[in-house]
Amino acid sequence: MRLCDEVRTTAAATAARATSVRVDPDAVARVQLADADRPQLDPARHYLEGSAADVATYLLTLDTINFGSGWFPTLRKRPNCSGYFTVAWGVADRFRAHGPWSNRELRAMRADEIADALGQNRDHELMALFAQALRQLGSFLGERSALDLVAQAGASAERLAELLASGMAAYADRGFYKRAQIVASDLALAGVARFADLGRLTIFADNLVPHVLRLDGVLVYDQRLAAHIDAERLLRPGPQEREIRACAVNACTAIAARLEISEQELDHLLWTRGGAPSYKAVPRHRCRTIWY
Ligand SMILES: Nc1nc2c(c(CN[C@H]3C=C[C@H](O)[C@@H]3O)cn2[C@@H]2O[C@H](COP(=O)(O)O)[C@@H](O)[C@H]2O)c(=O)[nH]1
Repeated sequence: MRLCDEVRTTAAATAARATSVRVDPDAVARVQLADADRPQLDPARHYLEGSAADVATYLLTLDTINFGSGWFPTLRKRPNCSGYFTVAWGVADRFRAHGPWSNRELRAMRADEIADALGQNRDHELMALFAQALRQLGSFLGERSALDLVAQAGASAERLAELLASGMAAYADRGFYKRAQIVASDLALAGVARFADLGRLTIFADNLVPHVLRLDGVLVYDQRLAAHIDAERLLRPGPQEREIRACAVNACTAIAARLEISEQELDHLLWTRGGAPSYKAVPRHRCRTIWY
C-alpha cells in the first residue's frame, strides 16, 4: 500500500474505534479559514538564501530534527520563537556561519555539536536524540546530496516520503509519517523542488494541528484526557496520542475536501493559526516522541 493511503486508512480505522477522542461532524462542516496568505517559510528563521542544493540540504537536515515538542517547554527558546522556530533558526545560523554539515560530518554528529548550534545544554536528552537522527541521515544519504534524493523520488512527494520512511528508523512514524511527508512540502515551499503529487499528502500529524482542531470544536477529548492535557501533564506515546493524531488526520481529509484545498495547504493554515495567542494560551498535548 502506498504511504499516503496507509496514513488515511490507519487514521480512519483508528478514528472509528477511538475511545478517548471523537470528531464532531458538525464542527467539521463549520470550519472556515481566513484568507491567510499562501504557505511560506519565514526567510529569517529558515536558511533560504543559499544555493538550491544548500537550501535542500538545510530543509532535509532541519526536518530530520523537526521533533521534540514534548520537550519544548524545557528548551532555551530564541526571543519570540516557539520550539520549532528556535531549532529552525539555530540550524539556519549554523548554515550561514559554516555552510551545511557534510554527510561525513552528519555521520559523526554528537549531542555536544548540535546542542552548541542550537544554544541548548549539551546534556539535554533531546540533543542526544537529534544527534542520533542526524547520524542516521548521514548514513542513509551515503554520498548522495539532498537533491540527489529528490531526483531519485522522480518528482513524487509520496515517493520521497517512502524513501525516507523505509530508509531511516527515525522517519518510520508508522501510520502518520509526519516528518517523511513534511520534507517534500518544505522543499516545495522553498522552491527548490517540484512535485506533481503534493495533493496526495495528508496533514503532518503533530501536536499543534490537533490542538487547533480541539479548540475549534472539531476534536472532542474525553474528560480524563482533557484534564490530563489541561494540567500540562506529559502524555505517554500510545493509544491516546495516536487517537488524537489519527482523528486530526481523518477530520482534515474531510475538511480539505469540503474547502477544496489540499491537506498540505490546510495543514499550514491550521498550524499557522495555532501560533495565535488565543491558541497558545491553552495547553496542547505534550508527548516525548521522535515523531513530532
Ligand atoms: N503540522 C505541522 N507541524 C509542524 C509544522 C512545522 C513547521 N513547518 C514550516 C513550514 C511552513 C511553516 O511556515 C513552517 O515554518 C513544525 N511543525 C511541528 O509543530 C510542532 C512545534 O510547534 P511549536 O511548539 O509551536 O514550535 C512540532 O511538533 C513540529 O514538528 C507544519 O508546517 N505543520
